Amino acid sequence: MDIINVNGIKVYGYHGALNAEREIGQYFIIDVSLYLDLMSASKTDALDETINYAEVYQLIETDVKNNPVNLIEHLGGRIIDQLFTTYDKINEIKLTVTKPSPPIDGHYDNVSVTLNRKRVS
Ligand SMILES: Nc1nc2c(c(=O)[nH]1)N=C([C@H](O)[C@@H](O)CO)CN2
Repeated sequence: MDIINVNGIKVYGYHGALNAEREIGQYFIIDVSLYLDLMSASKTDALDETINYAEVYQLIETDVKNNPVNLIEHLGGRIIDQLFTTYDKINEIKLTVTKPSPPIDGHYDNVSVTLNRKRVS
């Protein structure tokens, strides 16, 4: 199984369980790995034999910018559902949503959740 990775997608959004997060917003970072067969693309050099990662970036940026939710788990699940629906070639997805600076007191680098999903045929 081959992998397309798009790493470090940084988008300003308004997701969070606190009112302040909905009002002020913050940056979110998305890392996504798409598991699919890239044999044909590797042989044919044809863009339509793979998934255009520029389109993947745009789908994720648009989703994170809009329709705020409480949990980064829910945000990640919503993105995954869109990716599976949009691209039939994808067999599995690993996606991490990171909040670099959540409004939580303490000393830590960041918070994140990682979701691993297989296509349910
Ligand atoms: N597992 C999670 N825990 C928490 C989340 C979340 O999205 N997933 N979110 C929050 C708040 O929005 C936090 O960022 C600010 O208090 C708390 N815990």
